[in-house]
Amino acid sequence: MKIGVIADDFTGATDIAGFLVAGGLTTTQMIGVPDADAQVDAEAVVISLKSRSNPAAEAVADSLAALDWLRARGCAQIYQKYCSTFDSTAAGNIGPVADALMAALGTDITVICPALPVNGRSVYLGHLFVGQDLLQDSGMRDHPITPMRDSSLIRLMEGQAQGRCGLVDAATVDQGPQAVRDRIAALRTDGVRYVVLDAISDAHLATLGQAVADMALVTGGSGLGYGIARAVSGGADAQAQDAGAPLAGPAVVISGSCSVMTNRQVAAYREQAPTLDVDVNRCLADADAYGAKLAEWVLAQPQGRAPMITATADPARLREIQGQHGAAASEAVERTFAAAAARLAEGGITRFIVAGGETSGSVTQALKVTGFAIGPQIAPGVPWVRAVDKPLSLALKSGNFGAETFFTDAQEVRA
Ligand SMILES: Nc1ncnc2c1ncn2[C@@H]1O[C@H](COP(=O)(O)OP(=O)(O)O)[C@@H](O)[C@H]1O
Ligand SMILES: O=C(O)[C@@H](O)C(=O)COP(=O)(O)O
Repeated sequence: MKIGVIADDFTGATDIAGFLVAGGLTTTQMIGVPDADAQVDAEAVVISLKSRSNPAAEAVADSLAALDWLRARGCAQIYQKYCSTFDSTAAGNIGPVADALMAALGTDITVICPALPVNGRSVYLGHLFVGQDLLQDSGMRDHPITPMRDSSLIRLMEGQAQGRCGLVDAATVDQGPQAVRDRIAALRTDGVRYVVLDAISDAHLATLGQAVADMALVTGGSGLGYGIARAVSGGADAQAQDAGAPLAGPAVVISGSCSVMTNRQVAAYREQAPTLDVDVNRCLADADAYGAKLAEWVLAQPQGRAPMITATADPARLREIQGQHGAAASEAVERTFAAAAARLAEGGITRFIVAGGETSGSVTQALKVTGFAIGPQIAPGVPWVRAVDKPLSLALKSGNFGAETFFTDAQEVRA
């Protein structure tokens, strides 16, 4: 196996899996750490964890278990996948996980590269931008679980991890892969452990992919994954994606993301399809019973556009809810969607279109899927995926990905 990815959430995992396929590597996505005897025949394996917002010790333990599984299969490179907006808790999970993976792999240097220019995430002089805004001025300021209020990757990393962080700037990346390798080597000699990589274009990602393809451990978003896949596959054409193509059959939209883009997507879609707004108080009162009620409503809707159940809230509404109930509200919403999803699968829904990383994790776990074949991309970073062991197709949309028409776009991709 050429690349083993340890992804800290489910949308992030499908995101990088889609880009590895597009970069020419056969790829399988696994849900959680597979059993010791699980057989996978692919050049890249992506293990989906739900560790982004867990206490750091749990995130470390889950990531090390994933590492053991991948190393037992002779994986040449380990890829720690986190969000292109560097989502992490105040105490930080990205740093502690990177440190634990470095120790286990016996390496003293890694790279930090969340950039994904095709979706507006660029890194310049070590600062992360979302579109034209610094991360700290973007909608990520108001994320329900991991609000991001600093844009300096160097400061964020040094705050979370065990050593010094350096930079390969865009001017160096422009000089090509060898210049990048030389700069990383010089920083290492100076005792730097983590090297932020500037990238503001796909050309930068291609250079960086070539430069770091031989490192034991790399960390980043899906953009660097694409660059590495292109480098190690020799730029082969993307594999056929038939195994992951969406099934036919009834669909549902489940939206639990409160991102700026998801708010727009939900507003657009509610004009076109039956929509039910989730009542957070009822989630808190009895998530299982309320989830079953939501599923009943979905199953009672006429054929046509997929019905939508949504908890998506704008920042003002979210502040109000969190002021009243704290973090319990988000967990209750996730449990409600999980209960609804299990009931919907029993009721014959075959296609689940889910918005939100944590939300996608809860829904996928409730559907008890063990792995996915990767299908065609609906939008950059959001492929359809098909369960390997059940007749279910899922589109797991990262909070801020996709066009305003994403929910209809997904339904228009044909099997
Ligand atoms: N109305 C709401 N009130 C409180 N929490 C909510 C509400 N709607 C969604 N959430 C929670 O917000 C979190 C959104 O995170 P996530 O699903 O990862 O979305 P994103 O991909 O945008 O980060 C989830 O835990 C979800 O349950
Ligand atoms: O890198 C990204 O932006 C995504 O792959 C990702 O991790 C998204 O997380 P959510 O926005 O929480 O869905």
